[in-house]
Amino acid sequence: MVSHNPGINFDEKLINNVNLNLTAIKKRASEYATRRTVKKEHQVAWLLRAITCIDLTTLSGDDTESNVQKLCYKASNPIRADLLKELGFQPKELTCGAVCVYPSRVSDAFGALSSFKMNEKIPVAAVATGFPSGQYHLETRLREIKLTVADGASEIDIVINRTAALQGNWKLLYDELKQMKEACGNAHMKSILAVGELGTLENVYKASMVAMMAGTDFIKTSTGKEGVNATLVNALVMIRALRDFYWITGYKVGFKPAGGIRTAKDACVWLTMMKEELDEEWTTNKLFRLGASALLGDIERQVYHYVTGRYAAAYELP
Ligand SMILES: O=C[C@H](O)COP(=O)(O)O
Repeated sequence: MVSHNPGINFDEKLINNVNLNLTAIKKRASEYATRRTVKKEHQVAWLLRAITCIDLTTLSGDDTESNVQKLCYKASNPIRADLLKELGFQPKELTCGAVCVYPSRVSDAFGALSSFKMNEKIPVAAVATGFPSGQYHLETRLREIKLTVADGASEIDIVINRTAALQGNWKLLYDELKQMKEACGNAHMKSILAVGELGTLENVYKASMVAMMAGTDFIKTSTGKEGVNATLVNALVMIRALRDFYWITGYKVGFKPAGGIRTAKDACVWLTMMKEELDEEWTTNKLFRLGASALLGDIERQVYHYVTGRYAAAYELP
């Protein structure tokens, strides 16, 4: 991951007078959604890139040490070994960007990755600060970050205070995020905006900008638990904020769409959007992650098809 965004002082001017052309944003989003995807080797190249950007996630109430171990194994070996060999990769050369779990499963994830000797290559990301609602005392939320970092997480996906955003209390949001960033220490902070609960696209822009001012290293669309999660329209607004923040400060902050991303085609659409709206660096896992629990299976199926010329039966890609 890139070096930390040090953030800047709260500057209300950066969130006053936000002008968003909704018609143009919707048109652009629908162009990305309906565009013909790349094919054959170009598609496989994008899909392998997408794998390296996946934060392979499990966020369930019934998560156990054993399913977290399986998740970590899959993140270390995302594609069947024979397929990988056909594509010219060594075993373990291609891995997911991170694994993402609840705080109480971080030590299981760190332990599993260590036992596979992958703990230096694959970071453990943890959701924190009262995920998914964030409706907890600030003291509790900050303590949770510290405990999670102590257990071995090097990326912390915090949830923002949606109440503050909806009430237009942007300075409160900034102050909380500053404290969260400090609590993260050397861990990178990803700020989940929960765009489906922010009410307006203007709020999506403002929340993105405030999080970046406070020093977040990534802005992330959603927890995956809201009614509306990673949509292209919301993403275009967040990307505009990323671009504006870069022009103003010179800092590149990462982007993580999450929630409902399930297909190889989705992954190609997201990567294309990053390349065209930002630049090539924003298609690498330093600045781009796909938060997904069920995307990798479809990508592996498409890679299988490319290598063998046929689709796998269910038992061939368990
Ligand atoms: O942060 C990641 C999301 O919770 C994953 O959502 P998903 O299960 O819809 O892929």
